[in-house]
Amino acid sequence: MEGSFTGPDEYQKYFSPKDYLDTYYSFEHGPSPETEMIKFSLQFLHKVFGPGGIRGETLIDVGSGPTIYQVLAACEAFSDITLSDFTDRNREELQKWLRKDAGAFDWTPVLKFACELEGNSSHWQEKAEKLRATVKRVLKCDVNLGKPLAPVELPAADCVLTLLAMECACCSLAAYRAALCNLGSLLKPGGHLVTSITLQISSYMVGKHQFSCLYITKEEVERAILDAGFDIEQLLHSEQSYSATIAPNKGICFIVARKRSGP
Ligand SMILES: C[S@@+](CC[C@H](N)C(=O)[O-])C[C@H]1O[C@@H](n2cnc3c(N)ncnc32)[C@H](O)[C@@H]1O
Repeated sequence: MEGSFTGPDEYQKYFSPKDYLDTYYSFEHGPSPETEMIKFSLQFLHKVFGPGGIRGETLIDVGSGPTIYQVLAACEAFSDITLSDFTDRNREELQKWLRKDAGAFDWTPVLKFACELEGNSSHWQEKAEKLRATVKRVLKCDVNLGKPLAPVELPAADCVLTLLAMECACCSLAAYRAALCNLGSLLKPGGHLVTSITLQISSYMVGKHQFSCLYITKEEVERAILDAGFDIEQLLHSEQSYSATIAPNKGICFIVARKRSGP
């Protein structure tokens, strides 16, 4: 399996930000499993980073792809956010949105939904500006490296966020377990790891290209997080899934974990 797993080269060559966004983040085609999944993720993130939730100064989002939905709640709770992804095109797509380029993806429906959760649905433009001001840098990352942001080294962060990326980046359970330790190295002791992972899926489509996923169960995820030096504070296991024709997962797991201070 490892030999045929789509790795960094395939992501760099074939992962189209536009196809990914149009397939998984567009509200234009009406209600769908994909729009339900976005709403579900935003609700989870609102609970995690909303009133009474996790706060701090620095947050690093790892494997951001071309998306910004994942930091809409967090930008109210952290003052310095780093976005990061392996591919040049995904990082460029993020910069397009940050710069308000004409061709940038339109996140308006997602912004509106995130603001609705905060009880402020008319404030979506202010929210976009707040996020633009809070994202301080967009970096290259590779979760399979001991220092995932190399050559850049940031001070240890209060929170590391990674949604729907580890199962794409890790070709085996051993690689996933090692990558969690790599993410842990970005965090202060006592800092939080917030992650979501699609379960029991071996590949997903972006345009006409198929990308591999690590086929993993909830139990394997839990074990790996504990063994990587975290305590699990929240685990939400849902049957929520994408359209079977594009990403035939069997549910999804959202986890909030805390890096242990000692051994
Ligand atoms: C399914 S997308 C998820 C994007 C976004 N986080 C989201 O929630 O939609 C998977 C992302 O993992 C990134 N990726 C693949 N290999 C990686 C690696 N070794 N290190 C970091 N990111 C990687 C891809 O470039 C892609 O953006």
